[in-house]
Amino acid sequence: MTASRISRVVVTPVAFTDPPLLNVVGVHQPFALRAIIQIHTDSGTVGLGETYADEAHLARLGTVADVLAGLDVFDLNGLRRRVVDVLEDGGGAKVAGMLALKNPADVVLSPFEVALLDIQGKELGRPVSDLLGGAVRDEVPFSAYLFYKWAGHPGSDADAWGEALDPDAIVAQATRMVDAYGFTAIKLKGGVFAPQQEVEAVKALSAAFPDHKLRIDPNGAWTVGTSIQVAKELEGLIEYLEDPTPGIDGMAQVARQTDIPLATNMCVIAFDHLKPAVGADAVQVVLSDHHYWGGLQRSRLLGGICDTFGMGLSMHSNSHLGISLAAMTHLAAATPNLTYACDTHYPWKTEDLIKPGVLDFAGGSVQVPNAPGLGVELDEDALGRLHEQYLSCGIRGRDDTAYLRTFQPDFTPNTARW
Ligand SMILES: O=C([O-])C(=O)C[C@H](O)[C@@H](O)C(=O)[O-]
Repeated sequence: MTASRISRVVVTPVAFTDPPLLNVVGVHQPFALRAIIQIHTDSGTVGLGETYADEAHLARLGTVADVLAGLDVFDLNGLRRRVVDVLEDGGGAKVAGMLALKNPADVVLSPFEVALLDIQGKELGRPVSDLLGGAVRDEVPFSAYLFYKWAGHPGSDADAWGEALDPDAIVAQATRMVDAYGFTAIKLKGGVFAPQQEVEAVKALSAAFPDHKLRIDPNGAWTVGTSIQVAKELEGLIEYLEDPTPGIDGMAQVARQTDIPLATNMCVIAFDHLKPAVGADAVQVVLSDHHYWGGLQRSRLLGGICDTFGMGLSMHSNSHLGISLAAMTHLAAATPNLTYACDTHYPWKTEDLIKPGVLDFAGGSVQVPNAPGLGVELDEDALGRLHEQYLSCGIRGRDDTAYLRTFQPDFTPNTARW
């Protein structure tokens, strides 16, 4: 069989409606940005990938897209070589924000690798999970990802989820999520209000959902001392405490004072960070994320390293669409030691660009698609619509993690370090 080769790569930035979820840096904008990758081959197959869409990243994606023609779709090492070679100068764009800590080549590689795996699966007639070693589970459990939240973006109509600014409202949000999706694990995004209020919210969740696994993630908003205090209060109530404080040193200091496993998607976000984190015993659970760990194959490598060093493995998400959910589901299905329920923002989304009928949640899990490739089909009309929305939404300069504070009439962002 002659493998097909890349003939053309199309990168399309899109914007989709994002509700006013609150986090440590402010509020989600009315729109979240993503870039959709379509790799076309000389045999007519098209592979899909999804990634961030801040302007610097789009520039790097464009740089890579321009050098992929002719590549054998099975040559993932060749893909990496081309990405590294062409990004030697940082892709001609400044690397800023959290991305400065990540490995730029891994971040840029990821959506192209996913798209090539989609093509390989389609050409071989096998789901992507088979290309990753085979699914060890038929369905992948996800967690209910709770957020403090405004009722609606100022100036817009209230959304269906309503406001959530105190423990009772957080429990109500959890109830709605669990009823609708069947989740058996619950994560609260913290770092928004004073730590004691967030502790009360976790206690209220624990009382309302005694059989659910709970987590809280303040995105490094707390000092070491506060983190240790919070850990004392939450001992026995949560399965892990995610990024209570920034940095490997701070996490190690907290870890020495608590039996609660500490998880991170902030201080271990590239392969270079693993050695110091393991050496300091700073982290007991690493949140993988194929979008910045270099795609699905390298995320499985991360899984192997975590296994070797006795660290647990979970999965991180940002606001995302169905192509990412499909990739996350195949990866989680084929990673034996990914035993925690994965994060997903998917329930918060009201628009998508894949055709419906796959990736539905039941009992808190998503069935692993068994159609060839990722098992999702692009809705070209929806892609066009969300691209138009990108062009008109006015937030194209945003980086991948910092949400601009444009809409904040009555909410003071958490700039304090507790
Ligand atoms: O730590 C995390 O889970 C994240 O960073 C995920 C998202 O960026 C989350 O904080 C958000 O959506 O506001």
